[in-house]
Amino acid sequence: CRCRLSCHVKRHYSLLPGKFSYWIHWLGEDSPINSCVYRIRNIGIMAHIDAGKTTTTERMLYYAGYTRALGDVDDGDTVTDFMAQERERGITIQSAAVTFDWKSHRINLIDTPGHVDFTLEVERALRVLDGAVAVFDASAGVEAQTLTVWRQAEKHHIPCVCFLNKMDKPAANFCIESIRQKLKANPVLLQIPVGSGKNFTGVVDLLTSQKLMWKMKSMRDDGRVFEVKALDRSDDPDLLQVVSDARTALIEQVADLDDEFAELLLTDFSENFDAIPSNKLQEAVRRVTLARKGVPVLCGSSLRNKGVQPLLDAITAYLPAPNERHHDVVRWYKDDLCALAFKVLHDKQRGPLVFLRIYSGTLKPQMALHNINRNSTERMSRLLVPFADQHVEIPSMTAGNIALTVGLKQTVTGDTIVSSKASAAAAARRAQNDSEAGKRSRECASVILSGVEVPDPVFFCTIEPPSMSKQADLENVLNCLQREDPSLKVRVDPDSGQTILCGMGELHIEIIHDRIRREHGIETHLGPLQVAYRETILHEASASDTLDRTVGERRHVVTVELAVRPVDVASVGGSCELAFTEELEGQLSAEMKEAVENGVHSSFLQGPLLGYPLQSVSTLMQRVTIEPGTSPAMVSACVSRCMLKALRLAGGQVLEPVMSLEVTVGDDHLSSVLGDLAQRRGTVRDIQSRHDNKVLLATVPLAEMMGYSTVLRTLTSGNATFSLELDTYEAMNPQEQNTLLKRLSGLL
Ligand SMILES: Nc1nc2c(ncn2[C@@H]2O[C@H](COP(=O)(O)OP(=O)(O)OP(=O)(O)O)[C@@H](O)[C@H]2O)c(=O)[nH]1
Repeated sequence: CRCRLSCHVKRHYSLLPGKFSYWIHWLGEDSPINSCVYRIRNIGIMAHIDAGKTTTTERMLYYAGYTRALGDVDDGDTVTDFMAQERERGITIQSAAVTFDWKSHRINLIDTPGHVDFTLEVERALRVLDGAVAVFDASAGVEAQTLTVWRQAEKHHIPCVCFLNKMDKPAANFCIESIRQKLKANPVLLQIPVGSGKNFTGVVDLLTSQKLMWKMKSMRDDGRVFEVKALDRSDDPDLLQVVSDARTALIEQVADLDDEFAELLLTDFSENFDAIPSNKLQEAVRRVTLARKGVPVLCGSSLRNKGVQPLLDAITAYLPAPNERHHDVVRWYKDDLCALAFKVLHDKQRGPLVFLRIYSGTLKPQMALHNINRNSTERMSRLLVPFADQHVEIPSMTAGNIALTVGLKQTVTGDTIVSSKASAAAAARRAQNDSEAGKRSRECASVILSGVEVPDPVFFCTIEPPSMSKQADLENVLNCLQREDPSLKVRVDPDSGQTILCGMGELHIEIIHDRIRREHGIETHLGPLQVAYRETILHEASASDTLDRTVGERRHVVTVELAVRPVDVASVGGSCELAFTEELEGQLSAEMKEAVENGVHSSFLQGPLLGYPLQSVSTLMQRVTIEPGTSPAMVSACVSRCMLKALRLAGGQVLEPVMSLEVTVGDDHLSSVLGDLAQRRGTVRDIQSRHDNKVLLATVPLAEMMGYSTVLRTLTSGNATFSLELDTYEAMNPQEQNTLLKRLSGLL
């Protein structure tokens, strides 16, 4: 290791009385908190629900020596699923960052949730990670959520390693084809399983031709010790043949993908490809993985404690170090601090805890930090290394690491943190001086790391405190929860004054409700769950309006003429547009133009039919005449009133969210699931076979999906799983729209 380790600490298991931090012991070279950057791996684990991410993480922590006993999801005692609801439900809700060391590498690992309601958690994690492990249930192959997270990883150009878990299941199969076809990835097979189902006992490493065998002596065997032995003639001839073929295929595949390896093969090993040293093959696989030309594939069974150590080796061998990833913005900061806040948690004693990914510079406790997004400076008190729900206090942290900070009260997820306003300005200057960057982006946005895109919530409901005296407490709690979870939106209904919770799904809102009760001790009442509809218009329409009002001594007079028309969703991606005639553009002062824009945009937020946000509407401002002395607020008010007139004339259309649904169900229950779906206005797109199961792909309006998990469980005696994801917004037919309008206005 060439770089100097700035500090070494070790967690001691006795807690300081009255304080949260652990005693810190300065040690020698063996426990680096600030590893040199090329030994760091910032890794996420992603997969479909129940593929075994949490079980795999637990095994990793155990083999790395960070836990002394194996946690079990089914017993609810895992390290990473530490929230009460996670332990009870056996699912991962919040991604927990875990830091541990493996063979002198520092691994910062984020265990991410598989349920689609928490997709944003995955997105947040991916934004700050350098590599990912995709865990598959080998008996199910590529499932819906894997596809979603895979696409997310592609978006962030994240190199991946695949782990085919659950090889001990009778139906387990080596789903390489499914990875190739469904994920459109190029699997690079690095291992061959030895035995299958119950008889799965180990793997053959194709790089070294070594057999790694877990000879479990009892059910309690933790798999820490396994036998490594070169394959020889005494081995099963069928296995020898399979390994030989697979190794040749691997060498050929890697040579196709990596020119350097191909050249080496053709020059030094042209006589015998097989004699290529395993380290040369490994280096080539690494280059292929980093270039995202191929994905290494390994297999094992986390629950049965087989195959996890080679997966850890693969993480260090093939996934990139932070300095091997290109982050455009970071170079403007040189050695100054630049970090991204990617998660906020609220701790009752310590206040907000902010997870930061450090891209450049060094972070130290008590530092004043500048938040570019909020244009504010605040002081951080402590600096910690996250170890699930336990944290180790440290004196400094360098680029490439993930840190947990205490004391940042204004920072929210997605903010860029730097050392001072001056360093942000220096970075902006450097960005501007660079001619190429100048072309790309001339504003200070170029020195801000991009955060995560927050999808629009599809469900909402009212939330009420038990009494008015608790309203302020509830508002405070909701503020904290929103900082933690940007996919949760809270607003106040302007008509009723009620507080509205908007979320990504039924489970999301249920969990929020539960957390308010458990973690903050407020018993709230939730109104019925409602669907977040949208509105659009059917025809073109024009309107004009004049506002003439005297307030006190002052007379405000404004006249507005405008036109609205529906636009093709494809051309504007569903958003609304505003344009001014050329003549008007020249006439309006900047202040009055802003007033007009405010008036139009507030109308876009509340459609004329039911008050839902508008989509795919274009507005053209044709005339605005303003008498001297008229205030901008009056201009906005007149524009909004005129917009409402025009929108009403243009005929309203309600758009409903339509979800894509994937149900995996046994043959015997397929017909009842199909029958139920027909009653929910569902459209079946495809029915595929997956082993003994059928996979039903359909689209269905979200409004019909309330309580679906309970109904599906009853229909199939618990033998089905489903995932639901927003597909599009579609126009309702006139009859359904009328029924909805009547229901929502209380006439039904
Ligand atoms: N047979 C078998 N079962 C496994 C294996 N790994 C995990 N499981 C079981 O699969 C179920 C789901 O495991 P988890 O580790 O919670 O999966 P997860 O992907 O973290 O699930 P979420 O957090 O809910 O997304 C549990 O009942 C595990 O015991 C395996 O290798 N073999």
